[in-house]
Amino acid sequence: MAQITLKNLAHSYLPNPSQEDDWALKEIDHVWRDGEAYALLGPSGCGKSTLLNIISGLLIPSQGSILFNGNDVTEAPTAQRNIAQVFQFPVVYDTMTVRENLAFPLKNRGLDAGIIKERVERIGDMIGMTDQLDRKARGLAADAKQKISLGRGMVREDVNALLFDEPLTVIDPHMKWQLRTQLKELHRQFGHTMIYVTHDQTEALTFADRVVVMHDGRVVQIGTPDELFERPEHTFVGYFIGSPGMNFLECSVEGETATVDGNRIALGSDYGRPSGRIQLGVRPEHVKLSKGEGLPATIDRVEDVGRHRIVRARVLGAPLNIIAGEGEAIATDGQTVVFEPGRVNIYSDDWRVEPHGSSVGRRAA
Ligand SMILES: Nc1ncnc2c1ncn2[C@@H]1O[C@H](COP(=O)(O)OP(=O)(O)OP(=O)(O)O)[C@@H](O)[C@H]1O
Repeated sequence: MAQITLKNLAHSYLPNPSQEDDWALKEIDHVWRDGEAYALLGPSGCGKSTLLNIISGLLIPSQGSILFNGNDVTEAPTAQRNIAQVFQFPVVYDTMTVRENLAFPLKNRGLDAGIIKERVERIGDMIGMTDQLDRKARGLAADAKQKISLGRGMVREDVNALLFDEPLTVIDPHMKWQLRTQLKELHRQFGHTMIYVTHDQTEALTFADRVVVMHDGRVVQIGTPDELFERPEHTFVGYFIGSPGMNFLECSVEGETATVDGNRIALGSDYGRPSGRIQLGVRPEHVKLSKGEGLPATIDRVEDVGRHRIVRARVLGAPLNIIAGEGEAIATDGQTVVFEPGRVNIYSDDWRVEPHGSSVGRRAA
């Protein structure tokens, strides 16, 4: 297992990048801790594959270096990096049995037959294919083949890192949950450094110890699922994580009070006088329906999603989502909303402002 260091790393696919937009991966300086499970999360085109390909050795970065346990591997080919990779679509040998496919990376390294048998059967059990170990891979459905790919990725204990690139795309929804749980279990048992690329927040938040959120070629936050939810460092994280995402209102801030269109909102912390374009961010879960207290709200519609309701409203001309419990009354007239003071975040030019006297949260890159 390895600690992976990214040093002033950046990449452009252009020969002479001259402006910020020319960089598919903007500069990142970060240490990925040995033995942690990370998810690289972001929408299509944000630079996830570019970063993963630099780590795996498929791409040499235009700037900076990459170190495995302190050794510079920036120019080293994939084969020399001792990593296991699982891709979006299955890569299996059709003429081999499931057992032979799983054993392949171990045989290649000349491991003892007894160890191979034991390890293959354990992984076969984890991917739910014990009964199919001795059948040929040919003819198996795509999701079964992808389970073999996952198993083959996980079969070696001595890899520096395990890299997964959207590995559950072809897997059935109910099996996805099961495999994610098994991956997590495997991580608990063996403590591999794992990097899992996905654009699906549920996948990222359930799999990873830490989620690396990317937006427009930049790492905007690296944090635990709880940190991403409670203290998004960038408005993009607030918007991207959560369902629905964070609400934002343009405002001005002085000390512990935000003002929106002349309406004062208590923030619960002292923010001084931040400059730039100021926004207040509040999660739908932290907006409370009230009658008379707080800001006036117009209800557009209510969506019942089972465990709770999503109230689509307008507050001071801006759209605002509220999560309301099953029993909560929603007024058609005179409805107001209150923001839980300690759960509000303030943003200046899209970056979170740290309240005075607090030491939590920091920019990731
Ligand atoms: N080989 C390439 N040549 C030129 N530009 C590229 C190349 N590969 C990626 N890009 C560009 O770099 C940016 C980042 O792409 P990248 O594939 O890393 O994003 P991604 O987050 O992995 O997206 P997806 O989930 O769609 O794969 C995009 O603007 C993309 O068009």
